[in-house]
Amino acid sequence: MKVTAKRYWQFLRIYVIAPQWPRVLLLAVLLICLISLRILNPLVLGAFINMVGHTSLRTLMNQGILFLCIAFAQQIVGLIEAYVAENTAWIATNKLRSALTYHCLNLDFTFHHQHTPGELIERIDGDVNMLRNFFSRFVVSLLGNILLVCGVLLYLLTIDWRLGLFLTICTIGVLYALMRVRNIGVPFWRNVRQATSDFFGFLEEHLVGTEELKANGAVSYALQRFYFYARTIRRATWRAEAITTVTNSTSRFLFVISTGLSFAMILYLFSHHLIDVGTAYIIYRLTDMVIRPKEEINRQLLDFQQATVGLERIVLLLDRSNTIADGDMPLHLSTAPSLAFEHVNFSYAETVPVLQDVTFQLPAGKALGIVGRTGSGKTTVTRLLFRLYVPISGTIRIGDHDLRTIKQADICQAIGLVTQEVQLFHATVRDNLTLFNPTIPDQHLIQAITEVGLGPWLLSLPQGLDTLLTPQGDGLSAGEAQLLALVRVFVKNVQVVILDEASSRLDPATEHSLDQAFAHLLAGRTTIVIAHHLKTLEQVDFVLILEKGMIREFGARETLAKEPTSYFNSLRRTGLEEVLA
Ligand SMILES: Nc1ncnc2c1ncn2[C@@H]1O[C@H](COP(=O)(O)OP(=O)(O)OP(=O)(O)O)[C@@H](O)[C@H]1O
Repeated sequence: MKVTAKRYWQFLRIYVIAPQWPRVLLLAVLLICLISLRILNPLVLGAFINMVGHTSLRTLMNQGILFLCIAFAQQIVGLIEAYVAENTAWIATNKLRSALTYHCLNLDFTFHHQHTPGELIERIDGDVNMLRNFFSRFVVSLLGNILLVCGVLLYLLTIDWRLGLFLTICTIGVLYALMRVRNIGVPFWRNVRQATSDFFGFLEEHLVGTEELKANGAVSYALQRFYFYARTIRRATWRAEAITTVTNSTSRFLFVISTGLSFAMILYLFSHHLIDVGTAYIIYRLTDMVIRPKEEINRQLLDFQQATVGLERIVLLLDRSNTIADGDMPLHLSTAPSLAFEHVNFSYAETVPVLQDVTFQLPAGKALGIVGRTGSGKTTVTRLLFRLYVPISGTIRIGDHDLRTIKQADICQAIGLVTQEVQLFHATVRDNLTLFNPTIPDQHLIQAITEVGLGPWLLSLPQGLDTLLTPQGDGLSAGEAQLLALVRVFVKNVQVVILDEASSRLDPATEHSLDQAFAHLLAGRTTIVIAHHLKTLEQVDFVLILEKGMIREFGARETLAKEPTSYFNSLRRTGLEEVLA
């Protein structure tokens, strides 16, 4: 993908110029000062050389002090410029990082299943890092140095037109060559970025699965894969560095040739008494000053190769739109809504149907138990309700509203979900339970914690609700973590509750002690329970039995229980586990 000049400008405008224009202005002034000081310094020294023997010692000393002051000022301005440039770059890249994070968090699950978290971390951080120099110095430095080169060449033309003309031709030739080679390294650096992203994806995946890897003796296999990814990065980086070195050396070679020729010309002019020693020194320094900015332009252009790769990948990510269009209707539920699936068909991959013609209606405030073999599509039903995916055809309704028309944020606000996998965050108990919502009072939290039987656990914590938890849930059993997930739903105060194997990690005694808490949680709320025990089905109002993504049976539990030929009845007779195993 090619990033257009308009897109480069757009990024500069959004992340640097618009939000930081005073800082950018200051940076431009500092860079111009720095460039001016660089020009001034040799001029003062040249004048000093010319004065020797023709003026008083005092005037010479003043000239020397002026030279030192300029050199000192150059260092100070350089220091401030570096600070301001770094600051500008950090502010801009952090702004871009947060925009990318927000964008990724809002992308659909299909995208997240295609990209590992490690890969995304590398894209949000690593690729953005490539833009630091582009954001802070690229434009100002490039323009400043081009201006400097032009200024010096003009000045040289006034001193000696032959030398000025010669250097102008050399400079145009060198800059033309630089522009021609500036993109040669881009595909090679692109490979480095991709290899690094893959490596981070691998690393994240395997570090998260350390327990599994160790338990199954797969550590050496993981290390082999590690070496494979590390080797791929090394090879890609080696190639990119090699090509960069070749282009860099070519440019340097051109600089050396043009510098050598210029010095030969200075020697010729001086030996033929066409210039004096002071002028020869000034010309020498000015020639040097044409070379340095050209080197700086070269460095900026090489750096631009990496910025281009970073920007290409960032643009690709930002241009990836959500395949699920957000609705625009708000959803404010004061009471539990009814839920309905109308002829819903769905598949993750186009060729494999996962749900086929699923139709059922759950009245408001009632509980539905879904059963079915592994892979029959139970979890998929709940994912569609959250609109993490959208059906290929058919309609899902919450109350009277078509799910497609409702704002995603409101759907998430209206539904509470407890699954087998509980994600904890590196944050306090309070933040883990409120999910960073500061409006939920502590009293409410403590009440919910006590209700699920975690009161003694809370009392044992050294800092109560302020105690820090880790994502691994250190100090918590899997069952306790699941109870915390229940508390989250309690305090969210939702109208629809989905329990997907919510008590799978609890022992029978704890599960039994939770009956009351569950009854409280579900009272007056529309509930879907993915059931794995017959006992759970005894507590629901409706039963849905799924088989290979199709409805085998749906109806009111009491009616199905009375019907001798119903499948539900055969489940009760044979035992759910035996039939569905
Ligand atoms: N993200 C996904 N991408 C592709 N296929 C998927 C994805 N998630 C689930 N599937 C497939 O969809 C089918 C239904 O999966 P689902 O998780 O809904 O079944 P389930 O009845 O909840 O199973 P379990 O009881 O094991 O949780 C399965 O064949 C599964 O392999």
